[in-house]
Amino acid sequence: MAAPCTVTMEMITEATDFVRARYSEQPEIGIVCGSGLGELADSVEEPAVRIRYGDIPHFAQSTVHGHSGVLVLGRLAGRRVCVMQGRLHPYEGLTYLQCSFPMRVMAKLGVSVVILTNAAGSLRPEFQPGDIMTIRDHINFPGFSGRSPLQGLSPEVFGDRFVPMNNAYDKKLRDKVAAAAAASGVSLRTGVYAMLGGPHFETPAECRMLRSLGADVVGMSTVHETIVARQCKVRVIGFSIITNVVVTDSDSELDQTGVHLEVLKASKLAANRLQSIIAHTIDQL
Ligand SMILES: O=P(O)(O)O[C@@H]1C[C@H](O)[C@@H](CO)O1
Ligand SMILES: Nc1nc2[nH]cnc2c(=O)[nH]1
Repeated sequence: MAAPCTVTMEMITEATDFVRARYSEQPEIGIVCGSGLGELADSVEEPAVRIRYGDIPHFAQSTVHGHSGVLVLGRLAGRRVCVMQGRLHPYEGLTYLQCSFPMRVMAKLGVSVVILTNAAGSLRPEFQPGDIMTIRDHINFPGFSGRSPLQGLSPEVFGDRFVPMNNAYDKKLRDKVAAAAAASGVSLRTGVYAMLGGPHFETPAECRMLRSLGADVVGMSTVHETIVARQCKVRVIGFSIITNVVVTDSDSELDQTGVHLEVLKASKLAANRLQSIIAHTIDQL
């Protein structure tokens, strides 16, 4: 099927109705599982409904190892949640509109807070694999070249065209996350996430540049979801799992061919701690 070149409210309604027909309760909180973090969805309590993205009208199916592509609805820490077990990335050949379509459906289902998680490379030597970071802010590199998940959408139908991006990662929610981490005894970093298009990793020169521009970690996702969530007035919490430390030496001959497998392994190691922070956070929302 050819990629749709736009998103309409009818498409969102069709997808939302499809999900509602299988899960009649209204989810309050959305969760997007990043690379290797899909098991967060396995802790959704009964009665959990699982729907393959490919079965939902207008959803693209995820194609990345470590992203199963299943929407899971049920309860987590006593609250009704809608969990994306795996996300959609622009580098899969999908448009920004397709990648952020599930976020619009979550908003229409009634989600008011979304927890976005991702795997990211560390640009700071002190941020080590296995560390968990709350996203304080982001740098949207694809946005600098004129790409936005809001492009071409009519403001009459979708709401604000000029969506503010200050406080995109809600400060009050970040404070709750910090308290939740303290309550669960998990240490937490905080920092700035830079999104690049991928799927190739960064050169050492690019990593040095990103660091000098104020980014703490680098990844290939999340930002388009945040932008759409904010247009839909959904509040955002962002977590990066540090899965690798980037190479900054242009003379390094380190073999990085297996990095994605390293990424999946490191994410899985942090999944239980992240789950504990998320459960404590949800409890306070
Ligand atoms: O979906 P996320 O951002 O967690 O996935 C990251 C970026 C690439 O998809 C992949 C690289 O290993 O992990
Ligand atoms: N772009 C990018 N994405 C990642 N995801 C996990 N690690 C990395 C990384 O080093 N760079």
